[in-house]
Amino acid sequence: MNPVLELQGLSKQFGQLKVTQNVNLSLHPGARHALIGPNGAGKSTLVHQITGLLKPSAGKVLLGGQDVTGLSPEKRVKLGLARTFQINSLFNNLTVAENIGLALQAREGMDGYLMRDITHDSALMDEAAVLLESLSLLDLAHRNIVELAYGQRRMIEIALALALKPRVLLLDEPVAGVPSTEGSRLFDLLERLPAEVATLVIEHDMDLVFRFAKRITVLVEGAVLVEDDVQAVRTDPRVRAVYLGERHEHAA
Ligand SMILES: Nc1ncnc2c1ncn2[C@@H]1O[C@H](COP(=O)(O)OP(=O)(O)OP(=O)(O)O)[C@@H](O)[C@H]1O
Repeated sequence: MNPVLELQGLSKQFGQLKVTQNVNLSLHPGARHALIGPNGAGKSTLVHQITGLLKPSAGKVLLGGQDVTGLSPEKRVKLGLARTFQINSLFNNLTVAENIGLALQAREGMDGYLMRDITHDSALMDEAAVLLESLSLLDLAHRNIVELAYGQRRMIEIALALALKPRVLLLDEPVAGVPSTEGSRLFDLLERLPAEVATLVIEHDMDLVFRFAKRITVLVEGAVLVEDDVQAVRTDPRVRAVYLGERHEHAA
């Protein structure tokens, strides 16, 4: 099976500062991959190069085998790369279902229609309901965004990204700032993501990382320190030393 997202030697420098260094990463359909690393390791800079917000100094980004390194973020979205929307991209005074309907409509390239057209488009609204149900979010469908708790909004952002029918989903700190009382529902949602979508999560919360990911890439000072399955990363003394702040007992 070919990778759906491939980073080849991705490097980014700001002046003399090497922020990502020769990063290689492959995600296959259905991947559940986490990118972790201490503060300042270069995770956000790497993600910006994947989404197209930042141009790499060297290296390539391939989506479905196609070199997209020179393409705009919008073109990458059209080719199947979605990331969680920021909260301010939600329409606060519309319902959850209407927000999803708008995202579905945008995917079809029909943006520009008026809102009343969306609510009257029963096929679109049915599709929104099916998506929400698949994520166990149907109970929120008719709530206005303003009425939602913070963790619920974060879940709707993920649903919005999925409305674009991505092949690759980037989740940037999905539980950051979410109170622990709301955390378990968000964890459940992550377990209900479509099986075939390759997902890369950037997260500091190790509970989520260890529960969600099958593989983990550890980035330190912009370079990949280790990429392996969860168990191997959890017990890797180099990771414990640099990331978890523990001493590397066998260090020379
Ligand atoms: N536009 C820029 N110009 C100069 N330096 C930058 C720029 N963007 C990021 N950096 C530097 O690159 C390094 C990596 O930053 P980045 O935000 O990618 O790390 P991170 O792993 O996402 O950190 P965190 O976990 O704290 O969000 C930092 O030292 C940062 O100061």
